[in-house]
Amino acid sequence: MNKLTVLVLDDEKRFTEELTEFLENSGFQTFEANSAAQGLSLLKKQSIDLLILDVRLPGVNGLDILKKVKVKYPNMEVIIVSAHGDMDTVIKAMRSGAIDYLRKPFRHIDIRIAIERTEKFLFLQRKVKQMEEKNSLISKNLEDRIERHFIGISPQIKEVLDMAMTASKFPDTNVLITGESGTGKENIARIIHFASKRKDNMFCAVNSSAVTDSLMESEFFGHKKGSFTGALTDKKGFFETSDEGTLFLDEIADMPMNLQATMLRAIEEKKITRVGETQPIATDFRIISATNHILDDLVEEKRFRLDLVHRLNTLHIHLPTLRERPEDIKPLLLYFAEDFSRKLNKPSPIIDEEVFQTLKSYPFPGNVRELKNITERAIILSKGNTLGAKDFPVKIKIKSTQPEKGTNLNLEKNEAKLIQLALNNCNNNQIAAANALGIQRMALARKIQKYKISLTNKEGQK
Ligand SMILES: Nc1ncnc2c1ncn2[C@@H]1O[C@H](COP(=O)(O)OP(=O)(O)OP(=O)(O)O)[C@@H](O)[C@H]1O
Repeated sequence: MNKLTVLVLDDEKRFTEELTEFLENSGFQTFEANSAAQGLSLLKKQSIDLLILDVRLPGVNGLDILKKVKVKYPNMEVIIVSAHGDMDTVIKAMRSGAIDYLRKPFRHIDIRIAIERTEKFLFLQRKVKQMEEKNSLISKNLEDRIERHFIGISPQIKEVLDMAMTASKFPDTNVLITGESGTGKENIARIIHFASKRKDNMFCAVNSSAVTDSLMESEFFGHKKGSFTGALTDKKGFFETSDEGTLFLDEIADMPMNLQATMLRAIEEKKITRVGETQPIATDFRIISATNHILDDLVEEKRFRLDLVHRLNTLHIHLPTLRERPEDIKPLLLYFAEDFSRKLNKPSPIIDEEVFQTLKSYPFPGNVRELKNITERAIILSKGNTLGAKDFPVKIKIKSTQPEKGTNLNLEKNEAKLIQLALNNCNNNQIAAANALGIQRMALARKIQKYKISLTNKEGQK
């Protein structure tokens, strides 16, 4: 830390001279002023860390000066000195932002101790500021990286990014993101968070279908130690963890009805009560939720509350499937190929034009996630540094040929068939089947439920 700069402002010249001399000898850089006008004009020219201010100056009240300088120079600390110190003045001085108060006459050692205390405080304050700057640089970096890495040249994707930027400018507005599995919903949620003023706080991502029913309330609302068997310590829930940040609720459609009612209240009131507590706690979160279901259909089926839908979808962003924007396949594939080659220490591949043509006519039920997975596989298995159609799974080539006349093109029916095929091939192992389909296990579980696919294998066993 540089030498501390100290200004002594007192109408007694003898006092300022004596004190500045002592402070200079103690290693500080000092300045003196004997009137308010002189002091204020010096502050304009010189950066001062600490002002030692007499509370009684001729014609002006030292407390008024204190208030004024604390507004104009908020980083400067002020020690008040006075020969007439009464309790009332001390309290007023401290309330107006003074860091210390000394009664005249004082020993030099007393002012030195007071200055050293202030110095420590200033040092810590600068450290916090440095850390804040560093933190915001890291977030900026992260933000840039995330944004740069959301690839797409189609007008639909440009519109999605535009909406995400708008959503980031309204950090208290809830956003609902819809779209098929693997279209990039979570990525968009992160982009909104990191581009908003909430970026330095938590992005708490919760998969509603992965939280078990029995623990759901405590996971979201937190609990008090001993409120149920297993509650060994006090615990914050997702709502509290997301204070001043973003709570991302993935697969919102899987939230049980009973929790939806309590969720609605928490979202409306911005207050939650931990399980086993009676006192509500205020928490300032923004909800971004995502689903690959059509919530209106679930409302009709009485599986989702209409009032909750209204709360969640103030802004709605829909992510188109990859097959609706085939022009994004090439830039995505190039990006993933480059990224995986770097990670796997392989040379950047040259990709045959025939690969793009083949993939353009493939329906990509697993969307971008599936494209990412097959690219990773191709890079791992490739021998040279050229990727051809042979490096992509055979299934894709068969699927990508033009459908024969009369082929049933109903996507849901084909998706159900494809899932059944993957399950059969993998002996009903859902992890292996999900990998083969290029989707997450939870997404597969949901689709099995949606299409009522039986998990009984050929031998009739589950
Ligand atoms: N436009 C894109 N650019 C780069 N990567 C993308 C893009 N869209 C999706 N991805 C990648 O694809 C994968 C799936 O994306 P993400 O998890 O965001 O999808 P999702 O819609 O939330 O899926 P789910 O509904 O199954 O949770 C991630 O690895 C993500 O980084």
